[in-house]
Amino acid sequence: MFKYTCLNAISEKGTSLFGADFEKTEDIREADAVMIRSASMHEMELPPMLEAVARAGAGVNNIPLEKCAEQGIVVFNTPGANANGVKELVLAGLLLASRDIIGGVAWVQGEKDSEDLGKRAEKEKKHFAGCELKGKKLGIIGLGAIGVLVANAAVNLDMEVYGYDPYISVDGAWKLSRDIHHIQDVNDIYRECDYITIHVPLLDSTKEMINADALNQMKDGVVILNFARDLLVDEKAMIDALNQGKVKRYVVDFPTPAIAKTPGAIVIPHLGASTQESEDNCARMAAEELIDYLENGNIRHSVNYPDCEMGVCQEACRIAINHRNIKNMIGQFTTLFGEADINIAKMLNKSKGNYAYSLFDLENHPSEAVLESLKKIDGVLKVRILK
Ligand SMILES: NC(=O)c1ccc[n+]([C@@H]2O[C@H](COP(=O)([O-])OP(=O)(O)OC[C@H]3O[C@@H](n4cnc5c(N)ncnc54)[C@H](O)[C@@H]3O)[C@@H](O)[C@H]2O)c1
Ligand SMILES: O=C(O)[C@H](O)COP(=O)(O)O
Repeated sequence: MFKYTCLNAISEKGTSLFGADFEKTEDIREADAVMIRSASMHEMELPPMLEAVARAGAGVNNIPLEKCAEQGIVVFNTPGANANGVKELVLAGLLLASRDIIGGVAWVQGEKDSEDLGKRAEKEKKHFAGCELKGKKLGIIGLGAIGVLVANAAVNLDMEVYGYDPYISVDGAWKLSRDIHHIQDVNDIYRECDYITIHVPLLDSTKEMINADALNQMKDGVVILNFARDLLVDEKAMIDALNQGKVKRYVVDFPTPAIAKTPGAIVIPHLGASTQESEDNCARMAAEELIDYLENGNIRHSVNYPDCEMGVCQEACRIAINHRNIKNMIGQFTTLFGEADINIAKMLNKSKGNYAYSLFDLENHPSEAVLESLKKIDGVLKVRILK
């Protein structure tokens, strides 16, 4: 029996996939697995029996990835599962920044009791006029699951699209429309574009990438959209740029009191992935990842351990070992099995950065003593016996 806990509300489309071998608990201390959206785990103590965390979403900056890896806790996310939801809100953001829809709607509400509302609207509408997206230059920083969808949709809106992503995946490159200009220097995006949208993860290397230097290079009256993370933008520099009119509109999905008070900012309460479809997709993918990891030891879509899949075990048992990516680990594991007269039917070892993962399908069950010896090997972080 496995136990899981949810640190945020998770769609039932995902939690209903947990079968009879799974039970929900409200107490993280007895959970084998955690499902989470944006709640922060940074200040949390990680219980020793926790095996896995699944982020039903893309961004994992709310989870201490290294600390989890050190405890042999595999962290998953759900790549692409909410990308369409975000893309659609980015398109709404482009339109809200270009036409004063928000101002116009607010004016109508303020005048809703006027008998001659229709006539007055015809006179006042000039105050809410805007511009069209067609022919404007859109720069996209980050061409992953969301950036590619936004890029292709913007081409279909007849925008001239410039894309920058030095680490684009082969899959991402295949999906990208050939009409997108491939930009090699992000400064070209800053200098050339009328609209700039960022779709990169929050990392040490991307923190405050939109800072005063970047803003100074941009065209006067540029529109910036941030549906990725607040800390990608230096908020003080952005507020100055909005106050000076350098930035016409800043559409941001991450509210703070300072930005919400600044004229020109269009601030949304983190709604990018808040659609029924995205919530269902993320929950389903997250649950499937956890079930396959807990039952079979397979890792798919991990952000702190290597992906490593060996299907369902057909032998006596499977041993899953989370360990450091250092020399001679496999040698020590196989020697132990050999000395215990256990034949290995199948094995797989993969590494990612400082961490590695090994799966062994064994023809006989190892004794408790063998399992204890495995755990004592220097560099081993977790050992599980499955089936
Ligand atoms: N507003 C929301 O509700 C919402 C929803 C989903 C994701 N997000 C945020 O959006 C981010 C992107 O999501 P995604 O699903 O497209 O992720 P993704 O991993 O598919 O794509 C990220 C892309 O950024 C690129 N990248 C990394 N560093 C870069 C850099 N310095 N310059 C240019 N490109 C760089 C990567 O190569 C990758 O292609 C997430 O990390 C998350 O923070 C927000
Ligand atoms: O990174 C993500 O997937 C988004 O920011 C969505 O976050 P949420 O699941 O809390 O809506």
